[in-house]
Amino acid sequence: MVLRIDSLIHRYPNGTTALAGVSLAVRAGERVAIMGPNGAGKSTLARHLIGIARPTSGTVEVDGRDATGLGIADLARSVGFVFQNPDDQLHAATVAKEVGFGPRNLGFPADRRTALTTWALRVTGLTAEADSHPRHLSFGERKRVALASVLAMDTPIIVLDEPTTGQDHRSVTLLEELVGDLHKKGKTIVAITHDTDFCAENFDRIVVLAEGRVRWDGPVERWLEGAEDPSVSAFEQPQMTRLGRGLGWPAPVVTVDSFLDRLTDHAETGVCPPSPRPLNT
Ligand SMILES: Nc1ncnc2c1ncn2[C@@H]1O[C@H](COP(=O)(O)OP(=O)(O)OP(=O)(O)O)[C@@H](O)[C@H]1O
Repeated sequence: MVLRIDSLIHRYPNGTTALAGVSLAVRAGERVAIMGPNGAGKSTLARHLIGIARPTSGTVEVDGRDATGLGIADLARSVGFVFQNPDDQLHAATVAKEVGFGPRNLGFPADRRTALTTWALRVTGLTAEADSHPRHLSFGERKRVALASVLAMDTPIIVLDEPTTGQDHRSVTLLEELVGDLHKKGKTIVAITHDTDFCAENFDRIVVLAEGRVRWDGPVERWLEGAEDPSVSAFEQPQMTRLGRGLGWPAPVVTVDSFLDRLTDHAETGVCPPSPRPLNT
């Protein structure tokens, strides 16, 4: 297991219990989306992975090491964290310096630093902005700079906090391709997201947190089967799932590809899908 969280409780100094006993294990190479309503404890959980929050009780193991005994700099070798707000992360005078900071800080040799920085700028579509000041870029572009600066650190685990917020369609497509490429490279990707379409298309597993506890954990399709379960009904379902349900299909479809496969199956077998439900029901 690349992440192993056991009975994690986190209580803030003001007495708020943000995590009330979370246990979670993530295998290397998994793509896990963490969902949950506002205040569920998602960010607090993620902060434990990079050492900026420490357990009140329970354990957090990252990349085979007890995270509670490790400093932030040490954990940064294992986990790259892309903050929801890029302005919490960016500090350098140019995009290239920002992206090059992490690999330099980790002590990578010059040729590896250059290769990682060039790659990270390219895959985030920022090569042309290498000499720009991050402050002169749009919010969506600054978010991509923050992502590039984490990619350049080449960590085995990447945590993305609300990666699609404020991103246009082209940037979301780029992000989706990147998640696929990183997965092929064997990276573990954890995303905190409210975006069920992004989650359905790009993640294998969904963990739903509510009130500091894990309410659901498993494959996205299985989660959507329980349409009446409060852990599902609290979220807008993926577009393809809503469309399939509107057409009266009994089992949920999740992705565009699975929707098209289902249509093709109907066409080949000659079995018509059930009639669409009237729109006003
Ligand atoms: N620094 C803090 N001090 C006190 N309470 C906090 C602090 N940070 C978060 N909390 C509280 O802890 C609980 C969990 O917050 P957290 O930010 O982890 O939730 P979240 O699921 O990430 O929410 P959101 O989707 O709104 O970002 C909330 O009740 C929140 O008000």
